[in-house]
Amino acid sequence: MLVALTGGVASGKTSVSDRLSARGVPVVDTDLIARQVVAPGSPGLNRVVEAFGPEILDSSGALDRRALRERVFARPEARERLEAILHPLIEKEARRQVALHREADYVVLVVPLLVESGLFKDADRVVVVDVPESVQIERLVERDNVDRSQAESMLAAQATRPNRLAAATDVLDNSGSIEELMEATDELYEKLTRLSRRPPRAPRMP
Ligand SMILES: CC(C)(COP(=O)(O)OP(=O)(O)OC[C@H]1O[C@@H](n2cnc3c(N)ncnc32)[C@H](O)[C@@H]1O)[C@@H](O)C(=O)NCCC(=O)NCCS
Ligand SMILES: Nc1ncnc2c1ncn2[C@@H]1O[C@H](COP(=O)(O)OP(=O)(O)OP(=O)(O)O)[C@@H](O)[C@H]1O
Repeated sequence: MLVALTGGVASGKTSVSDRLSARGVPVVDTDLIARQVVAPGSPGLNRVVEAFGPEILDSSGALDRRALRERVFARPEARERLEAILHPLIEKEARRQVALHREADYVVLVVPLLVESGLFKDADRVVVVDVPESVQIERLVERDNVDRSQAESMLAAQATRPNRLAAATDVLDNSGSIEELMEATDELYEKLTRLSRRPPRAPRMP
């Protein structure tokens, strides 16, 4: 079973996926893959440099993520250009990593842009971590030390809360404490384990 986990920026996806991972669930994270596909010397990084110029590299030749982030969230056409390069690479690598866990009852695939990108429409379940936008902005500003207007432009580049909720089969409310989120995640774990358990093999006929 393929379980997609999504939510807006700073909604709490990593907090949920870390908990599931600690309980032994295989987790594949497309934010991590988005970094792997632009590692120094990779074909992905070469294509990004062709599109955006060498100014988006730092002095060591690695991607300057902050510089690219400022560009893509300021200009929708730049974001679309970056996505057109990276999304096919991310999808291919994510599917490869998911396939490595074929023995598991289920795999959790963290996809921040599930609703926006139309990727992984074949997921069996869609778990949405849900918070009001004001809480997302507060947590984003605090965690990443970005200014409010940058936080707002990131949210503006993403699906609206109702659109994301419309895609959900399961919703984790993260407007309360982290302890409450962990409890809700444990309940989700039990539910997914139950839903995914394979029926026992039929006994062999004599
Ligand atoms: C713009 C980049 C360089 C910024 O890097 P940075 O290290 O600052 O952020 P990071 O990659 O950790 O992403 C943080 C969050 O930003 C949001 N975000 C990232 N890319 C996008 C996008 N294209 N549109 C809307 N939101 C986005 C997501 O909520 C994500 O979880 C990077 O996010 C990127 O390469 N984005 C394009 C690839 C992509 O779409 N990634 C999302 C995985 S499907
Ligand atoms: N219930 C909560 N109460 C207070 N802080 C929280 C809560 N849940 C998460 N946080 C904090 O909010 C921030 C965002 O959480 P997290 O990193 O899990 O979100 P994310 O959805 O993975 O973010 P991103 O979209 O950037 O990958 C983190 O600093 C986290 O510690």
